[in-house]
Amino acid sequence: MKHGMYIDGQWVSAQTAETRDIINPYNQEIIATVAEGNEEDAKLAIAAARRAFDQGDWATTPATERGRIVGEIARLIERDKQELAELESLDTGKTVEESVVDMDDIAGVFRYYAELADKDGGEIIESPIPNTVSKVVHEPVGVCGQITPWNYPLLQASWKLAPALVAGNTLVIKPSEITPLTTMKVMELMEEAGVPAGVANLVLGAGGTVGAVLSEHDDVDLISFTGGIHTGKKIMQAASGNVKKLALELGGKNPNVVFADSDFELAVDQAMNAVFFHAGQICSAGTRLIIEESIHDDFVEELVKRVGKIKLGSGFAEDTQMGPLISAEHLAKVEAYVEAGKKEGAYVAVGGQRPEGPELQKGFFYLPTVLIGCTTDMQVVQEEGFGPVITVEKFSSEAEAVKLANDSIYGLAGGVFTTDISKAERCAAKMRMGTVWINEFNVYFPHAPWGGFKQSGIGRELGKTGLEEYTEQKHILRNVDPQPIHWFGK
Ligand SMILES: NC(=O)c1ccc[n+]([C@@H]2O[C@H](COP(=O)([O-])OP(=O)(O)OC[C@H]3O[C@@H](n4cnc5c(N)ncnc54)[C@H](O)[C@@H]3O)[C@@H](O)[C@H]2O)c1
Ligand SMILES: C[N+](C)(C)CC=O
Repeated sequence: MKHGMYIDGQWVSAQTAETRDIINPYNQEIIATVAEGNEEDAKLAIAAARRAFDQGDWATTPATERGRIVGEIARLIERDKQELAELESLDTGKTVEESVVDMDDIAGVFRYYAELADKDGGEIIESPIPNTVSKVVHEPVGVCGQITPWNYPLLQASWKLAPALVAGNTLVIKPSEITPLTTMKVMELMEEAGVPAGVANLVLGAGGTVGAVLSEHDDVDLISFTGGIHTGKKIMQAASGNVKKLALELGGKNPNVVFADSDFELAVDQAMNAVFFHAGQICSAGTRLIIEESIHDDFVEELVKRVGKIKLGSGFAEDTQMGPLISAEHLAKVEAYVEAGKKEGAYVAVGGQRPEGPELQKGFFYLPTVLIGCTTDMQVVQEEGFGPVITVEKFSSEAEAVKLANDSIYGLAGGVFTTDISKAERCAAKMRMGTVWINEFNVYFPHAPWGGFKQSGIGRELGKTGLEEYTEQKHILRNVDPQPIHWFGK
């Protein structure tokens, strides 16, 4: 595998020749040493993408051909699925089983957009002006900057790469500096699939340097960012310099509302699925469990029993159910978050510390945790902890459940569990989130849009909207019988 950046069709080292070690969060071993770019590398990549857009022919290549190439990327991802999944698990610590599911999703995203590529021939609209023909077409935006996080490195990249390419844009992608490996590998596959030089560029390095240049540079027409709310706000400011188009996929503090009439077994099982995949490092994790008072104690008792049995370990071991957190820094953050919750009055029903056992001491592990006695005013209920931690609140009426669910600056996703479908639909209609699951949690697929209400973001990825984000609409009006009107005389 190549260890450099991919700029203008060439694999290159950083201008400074600097490198960065990539660490396995399970045992802190170095798994790769990759180029560490800086502002100059970012500018070179932007210049390559600008030239490819302005002087190359990707934007005018027939959409069918762009779709064919993107479909070929999907095929290559399927071919190398196991290698990619193992690389993702080495880099993030998540189980290989989860990474394989991610790779299937990723191939599905490239295939979905490949098939959508040539389905938009524009639209003729009825013109009110006599003797005119009016049409609306979609054109590429131009040079796209794409910045992705460490939790779902390739999945989040695929949501940006595939629509940008089929729409005829050129791009510069910057993966998280701590998990770049699968994005690097997919650039190799994109080269193999026939994406022309300069169309897709990869630059590696820190957010404050490389990411900041992508966000503020005048030659970047659109910035698409997935990551934390504080970084999102900085990017929004930086993007204002040349009024870039902006897409932000930010964090969440997602409620999971469980009514007393829900299927108990389903709701307990899904309350765990909602949070503990990838050690809770999921934007849409259902970390705010909101339970109807009458079943609260029984529900918590069963939940705590099961959470205490979750098996931690290497993502490569078949019996592992949960891997480590991403870094020592993030582990310390999750620990501090739980300690702050305890000080506010939350009670640790299970977990609440690092695990014991020699196998887990080299990794960044934290026990799956349930905090009970939580109320909506607590920091631990309002802040995104991004770890394997559930906070539990109680409610006693439908109106209160919805009020608690909406009591957040975020609005990414939420769930409601009940066997009363009318009640479920009423709640779903009132929950202020981009996605609401009924008797389900954490399901997403390429055909449905994904994104946040409130401070969870701006715009949508996936679905037809996820493609439109990478286009500009243009109205073209043609007069079929043009005549002088002599408004200003002859
Ligand atoms: N809404 C979604 O779909 C979604 C999906 C995945 C993750 N997330 C969110 O991502 C966050 C976790 O990811 P993270 O810790 O990598 O986020 P982060 O904001 O720290 O970093 C994300 C990316 O931004 C870059 N970056 C950092 N500072 C920058 C700056 N000043 N300018 C430009 N780029 C900069 C980083 O290098 C990285 O590539 C969580 O909040 C999670 O909820 C959201
Ligand atoms: C959007 N999703 C759920 C794939 C990853 C969020 O972190």
